[in-house]
Amino acid sequence: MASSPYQNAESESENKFTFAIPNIKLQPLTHLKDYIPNLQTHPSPLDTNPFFRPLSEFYITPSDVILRHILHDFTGTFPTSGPNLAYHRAGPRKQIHFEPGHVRAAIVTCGGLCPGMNTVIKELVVGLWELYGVREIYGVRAGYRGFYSTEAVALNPKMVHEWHRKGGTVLETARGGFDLDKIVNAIQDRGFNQVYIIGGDGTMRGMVQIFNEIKRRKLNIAVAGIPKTVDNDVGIIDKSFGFQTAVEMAQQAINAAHTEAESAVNGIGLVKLMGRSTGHIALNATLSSRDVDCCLIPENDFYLEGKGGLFEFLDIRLKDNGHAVLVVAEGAGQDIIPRDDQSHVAEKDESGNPVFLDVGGWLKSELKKWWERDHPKELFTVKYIDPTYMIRAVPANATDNLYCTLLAHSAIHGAMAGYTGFVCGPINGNYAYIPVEEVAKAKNPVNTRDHKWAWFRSIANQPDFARS
Ligand SMILES: Nc1ncnc2c1ncn2[C@@H]1O[C@H](COP(=O)(O)OP(=O)(O)OP(=O)(O)O)[C@@H](O)[C@H]1O
Ligand SMILES: O=P(O)(O)OC[C@H]1O[C@](O)(CO)[C@@H](O)[C@@H]1O
Ligand SMILES: [Mg+2]
Repeated sequence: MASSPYQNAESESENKFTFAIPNIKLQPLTHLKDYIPNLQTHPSPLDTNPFFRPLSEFYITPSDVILRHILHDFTGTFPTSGPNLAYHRAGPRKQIHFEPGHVRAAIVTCGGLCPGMNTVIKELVVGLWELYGVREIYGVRAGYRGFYSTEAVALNPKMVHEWHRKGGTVLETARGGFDLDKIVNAIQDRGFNQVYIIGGDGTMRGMVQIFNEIKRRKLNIAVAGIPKTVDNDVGIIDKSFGFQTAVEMAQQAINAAHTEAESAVNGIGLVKLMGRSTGHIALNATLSSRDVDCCLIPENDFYLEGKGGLFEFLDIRLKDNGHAVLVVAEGAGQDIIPRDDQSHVAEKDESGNPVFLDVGGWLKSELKKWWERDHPKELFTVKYIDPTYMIRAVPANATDNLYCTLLAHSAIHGAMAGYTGFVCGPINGNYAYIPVEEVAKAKNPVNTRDHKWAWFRSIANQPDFARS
């Protein structure tokens, strides 16, 4: 008989596995029974659902895990730092914790918009209703503050039927308004026992506090996070929903910039794309378009004047091609844009995120000044396109819509089973439950040392802006 890679495979708790495979560390997954003793379990209603008729392998067991790193070097030199992390696999469990008739679920959306938010909400409602027979599902309006400042709206499959076709979030979203006591008191007072939180890195930091406070009060409430960020700046997961849709939308702006630039004498098409601290949208849109000559991202500092600078590069491009297309992520160049007296101290939004100076507007004016100074007799045009909200305020494309459904189902299965304090998301293509503390800390910068960035630079011949 083949020996199992796991010991204690019949153990009650998902966290007690001792891995016989060396150098793998299983990340914890909190269950409500970890802090509330003697909780009941119930057979999953999927057992008797005529559409599912699950076979035994249908259900996920505590020994099903997903490895964080799939790249290995047989000599043992890669991955280099520490053990390989394993996460519990998302999906339906044979025994669940919540009786569907006793569930009161709340769904909230926080932070900026992202294509697919409405699909996640819709699929949470439909999934809870159809898969598990839950009938009390509520939408919390306008982000975290909505828990304590407005009445939640009762939702059902009929109401949300068309929501996946709409951009934005029908529940409304907001920044700021995080008041831990008020939020947890409201969750308790309104009798919610499952809370689904859809949001980005800031939202996940708030969720950590909510989860810890619920645990401290020993409440029978499951908290599940669904990562949302158009910037793709949440770490660990493969990528965030809506990101691909945004990259696709950005192509329209780049195409327009290219046409404008090509149709002018010494034309520059300049496109500013979202990306607070990461340049994923800018880089992916650039790579897919193939019409971009230069891509500026927050992870790679740049400068304008002198040898190896942006102006020198564009000078050569305009001489060679007669036009150039420049894509810039909104978080790029913030250190080199001069601040006037009023904006000396960086402005913050309601959540405490820095509000950026307009790198696109600044670049446009600097480009014009440079050309007038160095080539005063020659024609020159900069066409600046800022499609900021157009790339995120759209419905999700087909791939993202499917992704949103799988995320929603993963969250439902986890919460119904009694797990809490987790965020669900794909790791190497498989859906996992990741501790929210880990997600709240994880960043996802563009790796400027990898193949993708080098590939782009080799096509565009863009300088690395490293001053020699
Ligand atoms: N450290 C924190 N602790 C508690 N709450 C926080 C924290 N950081 C942010 N929040 C709250 O989380 C919510 C969303 O945060 P934020 O506006 O930063 O958006 P986000 O979730 O990062 O999404 P995105 O970046 O995609 O717009 C806000 O209500 C904010 O007050
Ligand atoms: O103007 P808002 O809605 O506050 O959001 C703008 C920010 O939100 C994001 O779309 C997501 O964080 C960023 O790319 C952008 O800087
Ligand atoms: Mg954020």
